[in-house]
Amino acid sequence: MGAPVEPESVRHVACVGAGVIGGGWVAHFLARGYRVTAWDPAPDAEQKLRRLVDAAWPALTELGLAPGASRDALTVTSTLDEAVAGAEFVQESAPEDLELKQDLLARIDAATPAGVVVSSSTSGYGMTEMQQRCATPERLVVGHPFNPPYLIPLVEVVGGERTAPEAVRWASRFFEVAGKSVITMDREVPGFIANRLQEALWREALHMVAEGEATVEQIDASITEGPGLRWPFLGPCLTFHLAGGEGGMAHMLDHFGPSLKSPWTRLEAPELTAELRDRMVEGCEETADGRSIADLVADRDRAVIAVLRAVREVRGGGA
Ligand SMILES: NC(=O)C1=CN([C@@H]2O[C@H](COP(=O)(O)OP(=O)(O)OC[C@H]3O[C@@H](n4cnc5c(N)ncnc54)[C@H](O)[C@@H]3O)[C@@H](O)[C@H]2O)C=CC1
Ligand SMILES: C[N+](C)(C)CC(=O)CC(=O)[O-]
Repeated sequence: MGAPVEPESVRHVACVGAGVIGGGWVAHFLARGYRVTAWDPAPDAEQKLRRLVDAAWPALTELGLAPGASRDALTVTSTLDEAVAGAEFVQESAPEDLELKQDLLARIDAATPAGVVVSSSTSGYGMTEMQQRCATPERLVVGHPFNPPYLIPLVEVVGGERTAPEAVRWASRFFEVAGKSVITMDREVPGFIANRLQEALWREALHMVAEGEATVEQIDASITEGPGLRWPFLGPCLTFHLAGGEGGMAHMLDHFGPSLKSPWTRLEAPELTAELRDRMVEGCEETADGRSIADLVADRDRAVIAVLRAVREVRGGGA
């Protein structure tokens, strides 16, 4: 890998793919004071992107913009080459399609100097499979964000078999400098960490809907009114450490471990039939209760900001 600029010196970031996640990254980097170039082949991409950034800006302003941060620092280009020209970091957020990502990463790789770290937002592919067509695969990493990237701090960073360890270190440091909370993984794991956990929950949600055991509304309320309230402060492990009372995790496992064998061994993938798909879609529409996607995004952003403030206050970091 060539010599990248120091993560602290990055001023210009390129975002390739500007949908839900690419657009969220653009909003985040703009709010952090970077100059951002973005490219997306969809004919209406620029309008959609600017709408997304405008919708996110009030939340970002409330959280505090970096000095000099401005929406005017965004340039939407008409070619990939223009977008990555001069960029000191590239974040790819194209659709979750392996062929497409292999081809696109190879094009980004060919269009950028070897010292520029290129990160993919993939939510599940390993970098080893995605970097196969790249001439300089050593600077490619996964930087897996969470929706919306402009509010949810976590990024999971991991390389592939042909990624240089210094590219993983560089990307982790860069994301920290750019205001993210980073988990650096030293090996590729399917689903990384958070999606591996979310997938287990999601699989069971679909099972229950398919079997008519619970409605979409009940599933969502079971988390928002229940365990979800503990998770901003305690992860699932410390949550259950407390479930063991004074005996902590040791008592919890000795007490509940044997009874967990059955749920752990009966869980399988549900079949995503057309009927299940329709039931999920209808259930979400019912649960949304007339609120549009834009209404839900605004409600979510307000709620996430309140939760972030509460977490910082409890942890002593100030609001
Ligand atoms: N939606 C989510 O909650 C999350 C998604 N991700 C990952 O982010 C990536 C993007 O997903 P979304 O933003 O949800 O999808 P999306 O469908 O909202 O956006 C994808 C964008 O890529 C553009 N695109 C299509 N072909 C392209 C190409 N060849 N080169 C560049 N751009 C192209 C599309 O026009 C579209 O604007 C995926 O890898 C996904 O797994 C990661 C975390 C969360
Ligand atoms: C739906 N998703 C699997 C693409 C979600 C993610 O990857 C992370 C998130 O935002 O929860």
